[in-house]
Amino acid sequence: MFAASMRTLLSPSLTPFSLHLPKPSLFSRVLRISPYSLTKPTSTLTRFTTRSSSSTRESHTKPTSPSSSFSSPGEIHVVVGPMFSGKTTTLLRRILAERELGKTIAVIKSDKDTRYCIESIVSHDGEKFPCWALPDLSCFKSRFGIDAYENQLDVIGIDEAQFFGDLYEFCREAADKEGKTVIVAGLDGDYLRRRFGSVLDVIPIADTVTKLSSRCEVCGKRALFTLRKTEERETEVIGGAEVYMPVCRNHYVSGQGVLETARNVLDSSRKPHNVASL
Ligand SMILES: Nc1ncnc2c1ncn2[C@@H]1O[C@H](COP(=O)(O)OP(=O)(O)O)[C@@H](O)[C@H]1O
Ligand SMILES: Cc1cn([C@H]2C[C@H](O)[C@@H](COP(=O)(O)O)O2)c(=O)[nH]c1=O
Ligand SMILES: [Zn+2]
Repeated sequence: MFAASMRTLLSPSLTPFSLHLPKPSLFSRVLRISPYSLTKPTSTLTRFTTRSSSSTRESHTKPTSPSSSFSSPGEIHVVVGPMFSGKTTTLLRRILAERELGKTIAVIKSDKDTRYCIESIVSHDGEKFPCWALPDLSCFKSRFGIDAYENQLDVIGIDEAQFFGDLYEFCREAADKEGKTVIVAGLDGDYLRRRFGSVLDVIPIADTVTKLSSRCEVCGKRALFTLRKTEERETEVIGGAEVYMPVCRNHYVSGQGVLETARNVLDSSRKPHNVASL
């Protein structure tokens, strides 16, 4: 009966609140100010590293390569928020801005994220960019090529940063010692609003921190949290809108209460009856 691995607890018929509100137009502010078309065909890009060919903007490029001289210090920028808040979109926009300035860029995501295409980061709106899908960040340098990493690479984007256990060490080394600009996008909290992975650990060493919000799927207000609609209790469950929804504080509290009760009911109905206690 409970065989389905990802059973949705919060279906329209069960929900304590209506899920039938029209989906608000989200992040229009973020998307409208974008100076780029994020639909730029990725076929014009090499898979892993890209540098803008715009010679007029080369003058904005760092005068020396990042590792040949550390006269140019590195930077760390952190973008957090709940699911559907525009983290990937923002990462893409910032990465493309760096490329337009003539920087050489590379994007990494966790190979745990098997949604969509494994070799691209993909936003919930379908915008794509080629990336390295890696099990951890420590293997990036050797996979990329030590020489290319040290002498050519300026900017590193990291998506789904909550899945990288070695995030702090990687960012610190890249910015402090190797002069890289690192842009980190990830969930600050999991579905229970607990810190997720090492994302928050990077804040003390970051230049900037941006917390994005989404729109509550129930009432349309600002959403800061991610509600999981299914019965799973593990911290890591890969999924999109079929599993998660962005919600405001009120609807997180009411929704999470109902969902936790439903999870408990499911758990207890699965336990074998303890005859001794009857
Ligand atoms: N509940 C939702 N279900 C599906 N897509 C959504 C939902 N809410 C917002 N979106 C879309 O997701 C886009 C943001 O996607 P993305 O940048 O991938 O966010 P994040 O990386 O923070 O999850 C928004 O511009 C919006 O169009
Ligand atoms: C809240 C929460 C999320 N996840 C997973 C679900 C998705 O695969 C990613 C987040 O993707 P997005 O780019 O931010 O939309 O993380 C999880 O494993 N556990 C959670 O609690
Ligand atoms: Zn709400």
